[in-house]
Amino acid sequence: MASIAPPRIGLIGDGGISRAVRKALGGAAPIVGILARCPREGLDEALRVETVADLLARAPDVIVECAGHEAVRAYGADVLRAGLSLMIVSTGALADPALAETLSAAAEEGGVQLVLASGAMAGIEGLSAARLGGLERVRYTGRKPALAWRGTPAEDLLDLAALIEPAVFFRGDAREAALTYPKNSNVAATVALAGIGFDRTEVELVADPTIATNVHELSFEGADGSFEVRIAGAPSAANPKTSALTAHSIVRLLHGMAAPIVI
Ligand SMILES: NC(=O)C1=CN([C@@H]2O[C@H](COP(=O)(O)OP(=O)(O)OC[C@H]3O[C@@H](n4cnc5c(N)ncnc54)[C@H](OP(=O)(O)O)[C@@H]3O)[C@@H](O)[C@H]2O)C=CC1
Ligand SMILES: O=C([O-])CC(=O)C(=O)O
Repeated sequence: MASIAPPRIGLIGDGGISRAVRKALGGAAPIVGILARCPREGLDEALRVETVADLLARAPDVIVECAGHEAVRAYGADVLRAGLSLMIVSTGALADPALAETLSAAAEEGGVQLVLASGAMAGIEGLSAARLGGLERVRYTGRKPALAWRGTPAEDLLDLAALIEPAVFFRGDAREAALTYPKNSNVAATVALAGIGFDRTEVELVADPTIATNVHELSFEGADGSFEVRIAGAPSAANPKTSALTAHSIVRLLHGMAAPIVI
């Protein structure tokens, strides 16, 4: 009986998400190359490439970005123009309208799609379906343990180590959130892209010393009803700023490329 061959995968980045993707795939689909800028402990040099051209030369069927906004900017259009589908987790990169336009044009030129993973959030499919009915309001709150905000501009606003209760340090739209907190507001961007856009999506970011998980709260209302989604995502072992679900959202998409039934 004929079956669909698993996709040959090219990865961009060798950090926490990339490694968790490889672990969860467990050999179910071949990884043909990994773009990483320098040799890295635990990364097979035979798999490592340093340029996007070298990654494309390994003839993948799909390329997956797990590296950050700058990687989407640096490599995204080249991948798409070459006729390869690109899955990204760093969706906040699209908060830059010029980059979003370039990537969209590159995808059309290459005859392929830029696929945005649902990442650390649940309910994105409901939001994007409800958009068709008409949405009036979309709100998102990203709540992480206080110290997960270290290394971000939140450090200039709060004494993170001294917090004893939750502190809202950002209120604004999803565009500003995504551009100011590029490693922590991709969910805000994904919500914006699935719903009513970067400028109308209301975002709050909270440093919360009372929690040990990454809590994402989404509420939206419109013609199809009113919806509330709250998840407490386990942090990934490799990078506590990132929820474990993010890598699995990519693996779900990759499995879907070869599964006889897709959900
Ligand atoms: N959609 C979502 O829900 C989420 C999205 N994300 C996105 O995923 C990204 C990665 O997260 P995570 O894996 O936890 O982060 P890590 O810091 O663990 O890993 C990032 C890796 O990407 C590499 N990298 C960065 N820039 C480039 C580049 N230009 N070319 C090649 N490699 C590069 C880094 O390499 P080096 O050591 O050389 O810097 C590092 O190995 C985040 O920055 C964020 O944008 C994260 C969480 C949730
Ligand atoms: O992993 C998470 O919990 C969310 C995150 O970092 C992001 O939205 O960029």
